[in-house]
Formats: sequence, structure tokens, C-alpha cells
Amino acid sequence: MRVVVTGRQGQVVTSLLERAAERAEVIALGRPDLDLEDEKSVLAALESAKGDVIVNAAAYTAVDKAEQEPEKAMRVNAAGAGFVAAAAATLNTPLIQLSTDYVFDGALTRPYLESDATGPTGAYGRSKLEGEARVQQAQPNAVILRTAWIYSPFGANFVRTMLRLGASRDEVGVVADQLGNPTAALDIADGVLAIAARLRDDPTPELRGVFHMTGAGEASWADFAEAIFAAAQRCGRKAVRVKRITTADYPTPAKRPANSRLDCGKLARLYGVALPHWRQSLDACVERLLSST
Ligand SMILES: NC(=O)C1=CN([C@@H]2O[C@H](COP(=O)(O)OP(=O)(O)OC[C@H]3O[C@@H](n4cnc5c(N)ncnc54)[C@H](OP(=O)(O)O)[C@@H]3O)[C@@H](O)[C@H]2O)C=CC1
Ligand SMILES: Cc1cn([C@H]2C[C@H](O)[C@@H](COP(=O)(O)OP(=O)(O)O[C@H]3O[C@@H](C)C(=O)[C@@H](O)[C@H]3O)O2)c(=O)[nH]c1=O
Ligand SMILES: [Mg+2]
Repeated sequence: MRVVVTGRQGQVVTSLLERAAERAEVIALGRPDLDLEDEKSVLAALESAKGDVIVNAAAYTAVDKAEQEPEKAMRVNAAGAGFVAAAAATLNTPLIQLSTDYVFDGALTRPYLESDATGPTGAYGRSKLEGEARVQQAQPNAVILRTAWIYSPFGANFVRTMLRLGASRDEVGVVADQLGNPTAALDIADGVLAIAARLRDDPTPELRGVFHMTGAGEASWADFAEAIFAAAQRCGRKAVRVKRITTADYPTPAKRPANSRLDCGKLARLYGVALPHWRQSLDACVERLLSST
């Protein structure tokens, strides 16, 4: 199977390249060859790459910065996703579009289902939700895969931020009133490759549409930080305390959902895909990061 993915250095792209092994050939397309802000480059690059399945993993992911440049976030995450979907339709190739828990407002007190109403609270979430709509319009042969709180040994993510802050402090204040599902990018790669193989071979309509896919288990950002520092201590780093604070104590330009836990039951039922518990994958990630420094 030939899987063509947008972006070159992102967490999910890098993980797909690493996890492909014998299962798939992964071809990563990034700027300047494929620029989501340039429709012609998207079609030309995807056409020459000739994938069995296309994965749109490139995105504008700077949640706070998006509040200052919402038009740019829209161009990349909404219009750009639409260009990828239109190209996928033209090339008659199934598409997997990565999306986010930040499409929800976080007011529910249970994990979100695919059928729950969306209501993004920030510019990033709005741009990703519009991207979902553009994909569904242009390419019905698509899976919109909403995931969350991605971490990995690669790129920018909360685990690397905490390890950096912890190196120079004894205590870090982290919000304890936002709940979600930490998800390892390497686990996402395994899930995406399984879904891609099925999409290529199985035309069943029920396999298309919106699906939630996160690591098993839930956490607040403070719980997640505590687990990161515990894992780091097992690797020989000094102890770092987490001060459990509230969202009001940690003002940010973008408002984030208080509860963005995703119910992943639909993916388990229809695809038989369920990701490992975040704690299990976190230990492997921290060990890998700290043994290489
Ligand atoms: N990070 C997270 O916590 C979450 C992310 N998601 C979604 O999952 C997907 C993957 O996220 P993740 O791997 O963390 O993302 P990263 O931020 O790690 O990487 C984003 C990638 O997008 C590329 N990119 C940005 N703008 C453009 C553009 N105009 N044209 C082409 N490529 C571009 C970047 O390229 P370059 O390397 O050249 O900068 C980079 O490779 C995204 O769709 C994201 O919205 C969903 C939930 C959580
Ligand atoms: C660095 C830091 C953050 N925080 C808080 C701020 C915020 O509420 C929460 C997470 O902060 P971050 O900015 O790392 O995470 P954020 O950029 O909001 O992460 C999101 O990225 C996008 C791309 C997604 O799609 C989401 O699923 C989610 O992963 O932790 C603290 O409380 N203390 C700290 O020291
Ligand atoms: Mg961030």
C-alpha cells in the first residue's frame, strides 16, 4: 500500500514514516512542493505521488497564534483541506483527514460522540471544523479522524514543553480543569495505517465519515504533566512538582474546552481499531527523549 501524506516534519507525518515498515510505503509531501495555501501545488504533488490513500496531516497547529492570524489558519486548515479533498476526488483516491477535539466547546460532562454538536471556542478549532466541512463536500470517500493532545519524540508538543520547563524549575503550574485524551503520534500512525488499508479495500459506506481516535484513558493537563515528570524521574531526572492551577490562573489568547474527551467506540466497532492507554505510550516516549540527550 502506498500512503501519501501532507507535511514533512510534523509529529504524525514523522510517526507514519517510522511506523510504515513492511506494511506500507509512506511518501511525505511538504512545502515548497505541496503548499496547502497553493491549490495548484496540492493537485500537482498529489497527482505525481500516486497514492492508494491520501492522508492530510499538515495543518496550522499554533492554537494561540491562530487568534492573531485567523485568516491564515483558515487558508491552511479549511481551504487547504478542501484542496486536498478536491484533488483526492479528482484522483479517485480515498482520503483520511486529521481533525481535532477543539471542534467542541467542552460544555458536556461526558466524552463527546461523533454525533454531538460542535462549537469551537477558538480560531484554530473553527478552521479545523470548516476543514471537515470542505472535505465532506469535496470527497465523500473520506474518513475525518478527530484526535487530541498529540505527543511524540518529534516536533513541538506538551511532553517536550514540560521536560524543558522541568529542567530549570522545581515546580510547574499546570491547569487541572481541562480534561482530554493524551494521544501518542506513533499510536495514531498505527491507527491511520490500519484505517488506510481498510479504506482502500472495503467500499462499505459506513466506514466513511467522522470517527474519534485517541489514546485510551483520560487526563487533565495537570495529570498529564505529573505523569511526564514521574516518567522523567524514573529516567534519572530530578523531581518536579506540579502545582494544580485553574484555567483562570493561566490566561491564554485562545479559549480551550474544559472537557474535550472523545468517545472512540465507533472506531472500535466499525474498524476494530483502539489505541493503547496514554500512560503506556507516554513512558516509551519519555524514555526515548531522555535517553537521546
Ligand atoms: N498537535 C496536536 O495536539 C493535535 C493535532 N491534530 C491534528 O493532527 C494533524 C497532525 O498534527 P501534528 O502532526 O501534531 O502537526 P505538527 O504541528 O507537528 O505539524 C504540522 C505539519 O503541517 C505542515 N504545514 C503547515 N502549514 C503547511 C502548508 N501551508 N503547506 C504544507 N504543509 C504545511 C508543517 O510543515 P513544516 O514541517 O514544513 O513546518 C508540519 O509538517 C493536524 O491536522 C492537526 O490539526 C489534532 C488533534 C491534536
Ligand atoms: C506550557 C503550559 C501550558 N499550560 C496549559 C495551557 C493549556 O490550557 C494546556 C495545554 O497547552 P498547550 O499549548 O501545550 O496545548 P495546546 O496547544 O492547546 O494543544 C492542542 O493543540 C492542538 C493542535 C490540538 O488539536 C489539541 O488537541 C491540543 O493538543 O496547558 C499550563 O497550565 N502550564 C504550562 O506551563
Ligand atoms: Mg500549543
